[in-house]
Amino acid sequence: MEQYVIKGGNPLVGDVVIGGAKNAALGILAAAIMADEFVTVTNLPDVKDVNILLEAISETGAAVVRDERHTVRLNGKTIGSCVVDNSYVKKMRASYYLLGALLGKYHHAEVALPGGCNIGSRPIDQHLKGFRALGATGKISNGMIIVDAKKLVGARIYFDKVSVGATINVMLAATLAEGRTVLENVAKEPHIVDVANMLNSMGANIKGAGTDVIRIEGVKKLHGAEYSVIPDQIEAGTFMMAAAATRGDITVKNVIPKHLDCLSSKLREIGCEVSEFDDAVRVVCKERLHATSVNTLPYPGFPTDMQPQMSVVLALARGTSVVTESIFDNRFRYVDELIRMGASIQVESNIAIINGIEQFSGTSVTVPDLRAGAALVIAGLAAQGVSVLEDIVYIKRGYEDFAEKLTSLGGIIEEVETEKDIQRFRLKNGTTNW
Ligand SMILES: CC(=O)N[C@H]1[C@@H](OP(=O)(O)OP(=O)(O)OC[C@H]2O[C@@H](n3ccc(=O)[nH]c3=O)[C@H](O)[C@@H]2O)O[C@H](CO)[C@@H](O)[C@@H]1O
Ligand SMILES: C=C(OP(=O)(O)O)C(=O)O
Repeated sequence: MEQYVIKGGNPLVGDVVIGGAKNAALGILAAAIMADEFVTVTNLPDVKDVNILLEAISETGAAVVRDERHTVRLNGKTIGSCVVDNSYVKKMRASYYLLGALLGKYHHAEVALPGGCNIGSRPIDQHLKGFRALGATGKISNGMIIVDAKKLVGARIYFDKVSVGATINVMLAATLAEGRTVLENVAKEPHIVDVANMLNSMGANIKGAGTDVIRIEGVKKLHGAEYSVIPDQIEAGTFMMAAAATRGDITVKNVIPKHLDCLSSKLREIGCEVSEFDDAVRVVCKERLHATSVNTLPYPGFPTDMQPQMSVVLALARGTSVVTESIFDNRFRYVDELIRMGASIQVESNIAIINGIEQFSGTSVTVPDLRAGAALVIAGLAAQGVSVLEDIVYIKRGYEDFAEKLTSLGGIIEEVETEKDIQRFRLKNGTTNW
């Protein structure tokens, strides 16, 4: 079983280059197969979710050519099947973007019910509501989501809930529908804008992405394009929090600082120095930080995908912080693990009351999901002594070369498989305590 073993206590210092955004890339890859010509996607992160989606795309018969680690060429001309059902796809969330893409192009799709991080109930009613409004039928049968339409006709759709997934999925389908679609109460995350820009580069006519209302004039077909995925806001934010938690000094490069505004201002608020450059952000933390309150909200609010990492920072700050999780109903599963490292946190429903402690102490913990895993890595790097993280496979869903990047910043972290490897790490790093 893959594990991380970490010796904490070193401030992380240096530069780190951020990759393409996983959650944008997933929508973009689905969009790419809507053309019958080659589409080249660059700045693609080499992470598990992306690789699984590419496998699923190959299953449809689409051409998938991975020229380089971060570039893929896709061609939807050879698609022969609109059924996507493999065991991997069921473990990820964004496989459901193939519903919108295939429904838009072929008026039919069958995709296994998605999985993704276990962070609460994750219904897909808004996706189905949108598809139905465009004229499709939608049902769930034997673990598959099946959508079907004679034709798709543009419609006015008001989402009952702000949903990243539903916004992207319905936007994909509406791109090739007849006439005008107006999507209201949509998500505004940077990856929504990126998927819309990508579709427009393929000949779509989408306006308003990044605002509350998206207007789509359906087009008959899409064409080939070359598109570079935006930098990953969450990967960047994770390294910003790593600087704060370890009292380090990290320059996070290849980012869009605007996308990080709410993280930068929260970090300033608790005592970090944050400087912004054209495509970089530097976070310096010289002393113990102080408490604050955080409430997760849709963009431009504080991202739920940064809540665990921020909570780790606050668990070491002076005073009592209040963290409210407003997007998902079960996103504090990492708290028990953090308490094993010495944190003082009480969770009541969707609120965590965090009493900051001076330092974590290393121990063995289990990763419950992707961002919680990143947060526990940060905790391990800030802790005194050695931590062992189990189930790091979740972390690999969304972080490329995570251990290598942290090592380049002075972190002591290794990926290991056996107890023997852990003993070797402990000998090498002169650690005997847990
Ligand atoms: C692959 C991907 O991009 N995942 C991201 C995406 O997930 P995902 O797209 O699943 O998240 P949504 O924005 O759809 O979910 C937001 C809220 O809406 C609810 N909801 C959603 C759809 C629906 O049909 N009905 C409904 O009630 C969800 O249960 C949740 O409470 O956005 C989340 C919120 O920023 C992030 O945490 C995830 O990292
Ligand atoms: C929750 C996440 O992913 P998913 O929606 O795929 O589970 C995430 O990226 O933090």
